[in-house]
Amino acid sequence: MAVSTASRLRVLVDMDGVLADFEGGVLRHFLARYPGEPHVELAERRGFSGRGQYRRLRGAGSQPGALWLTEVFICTSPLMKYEHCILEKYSWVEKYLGPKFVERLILTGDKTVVSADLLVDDKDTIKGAEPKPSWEHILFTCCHNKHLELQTPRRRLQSWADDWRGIVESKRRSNVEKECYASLTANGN
Ligand SMILES: O=c1ccn([C@@H]2O[C@H](COP(=O)(O)O)[C@@H](O)[C@H]2O)c(=O)[nH]1
Ligand SMILES: [Mg+2]
Repeated sequence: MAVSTASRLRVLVDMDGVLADFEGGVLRHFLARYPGEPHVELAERRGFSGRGQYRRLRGAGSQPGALWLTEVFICTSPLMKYEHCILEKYSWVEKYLGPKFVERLILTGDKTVVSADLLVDDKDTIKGAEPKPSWEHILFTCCHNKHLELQTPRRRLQSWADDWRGIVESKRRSNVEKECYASLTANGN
């Protein structure tokens, strides 16, 4: 069966805060290392940078899914201090998602230059060299962004129990509609 290219969808899935419990891990690590120190409960987290919120505090005192015709890549930004982080990210993906997903791991400091239809990411604002990224950013709800009100037409995915299939299918429909419209106008209709 011939399938139009507009039906094929590429989805980028972020890692920290989306597939991996980054915030829970940071808090557990902090409590183990600094017992009794003031800390930020997950319910109190605001803003992407946990480090920034901890700094202010001190100053004051799995399971991506895949649908037919959907390519899924994991797209993650390494820490600038990258010595351990890169190996740890690869090992995490191999351990929890398997070797096939290791081939689908994209490490980049700039997600705007990666081409895809959707990017599922917990970071509320994603900026980079490309002012108009090809993907639609779906904000994955996380403790630090759940209080943000999104401007229309921005969309959220509350968790992996939420309707991610609906988001993927609506994107596919919209791509197919755009392709039909483009071919009609190209044919002078
Ligand atoms: O408070 C924070 C939160 C995250 N980071 C680092 O940012 C990147 C984000 O990775 P994604 O996979 O794109 O979510 C990652 O390297 C985190 O360790 C941070 O430094 N401080
Ligand atoms: Mg993230």
